Amino acid sequence: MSRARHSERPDRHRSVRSFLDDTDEALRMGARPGARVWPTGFDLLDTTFGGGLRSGELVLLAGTEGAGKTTFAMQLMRNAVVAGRHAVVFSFELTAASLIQRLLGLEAATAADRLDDPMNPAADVRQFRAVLEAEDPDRRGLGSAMRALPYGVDALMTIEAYSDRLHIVEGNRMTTIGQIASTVAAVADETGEPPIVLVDYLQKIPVDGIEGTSDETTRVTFVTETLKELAMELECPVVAISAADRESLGAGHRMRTRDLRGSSALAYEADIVLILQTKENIVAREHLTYDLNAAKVFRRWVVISVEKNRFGGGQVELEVQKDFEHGRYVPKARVVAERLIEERVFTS
Ligand SMILES: Nc1ncnc2c1ncn2[C@@H]1O[C@H](COP(=O)(O)OP(=O)(O)OP(=O)(O)O)[C@@H](O)[C@H]1O
Repeated sequence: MSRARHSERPDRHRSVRSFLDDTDEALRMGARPGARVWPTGFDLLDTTFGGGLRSGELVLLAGTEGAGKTTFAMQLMRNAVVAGRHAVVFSFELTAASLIQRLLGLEAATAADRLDDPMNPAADVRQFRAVLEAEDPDRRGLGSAMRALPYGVDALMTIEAYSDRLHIVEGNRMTTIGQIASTVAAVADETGEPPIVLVDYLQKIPVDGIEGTSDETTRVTFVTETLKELAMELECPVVAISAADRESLGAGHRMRTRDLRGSSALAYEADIVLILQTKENIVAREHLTYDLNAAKVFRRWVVISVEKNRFGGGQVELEVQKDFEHGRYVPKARVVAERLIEERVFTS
């Protein structure tokens, strides 16, 4: 299935001369001529990606159920908007309200990190949810409601500062790939710059108008190709969460790019593939045998495997600590020191 067949936009022809002229002009004007970079906000990941994610890139984010794909992806979007960028989130899984409750938890925890006062822990997502869902007998509004929670006001103020730059679309059966492209184009037009885009998750994007749409491979191939096309045309990075093929995830199995559900196009089209798995499930047995406490510690960490990195070195295994109560990972990543099960299979 060719991309051109699905694209209503004409091909963009470009001579090398015009590219060199544009680069020359940008350099003379003091602008950055290359692709824009969106830092992920996770230091070691940014080092791995040469500064962050780039315009035109399709990033696939996969992982076992509940490993924290949405949490991680939302944190990437949040880090982008904190850095002054725009982001558009298409959420087919969670409502905008739940995503915002998680962001409040994240911001409260971030504010608490700055003070580093163990006697005064930040309010968690559940507490924010309880307050936001309760009726306010005095009708004093959001600011007053947030004052009831530790670091609630800090969290609200931080979110307010980037609230205009973060756009959330609750996906449904009408949110086709065409709709996604027009929304992203509209945001780019309104704001004058391409946003980073998150789709949670790829297999949920409805497809109509092509033959054989009942077949998952056809659908996933079409969606993946079109997302890559969108990233290139609108010059933004697109992060797409991908579901795993449940049957291939037996006990003791380490999830790989080939286990993504639906199509080989996923691995082929993606520039970056990240797989998230709880460390306890993929660390080699020798690290669990002699230390009874080890499993408990590893359960709190998630390994981010960079399975594919088209423009840089691959073969990187990083780990981040879960703080799901606050809707986040602790932002400091580190390199995995232990041996993990199975060898890497997919390389770029
Ligand atoms: N308020 C909370 N407190 C503690 N843990 C939570 C809270 N909300 C969600 N979690 C847990 O955080 C984990 C990460 O959630 P997240 O939605 O990021 O996972 P996911 O990998 O996208 O999940 P799924 O496979 O279900 O789509 C899940 O295991 C979930 O059970």
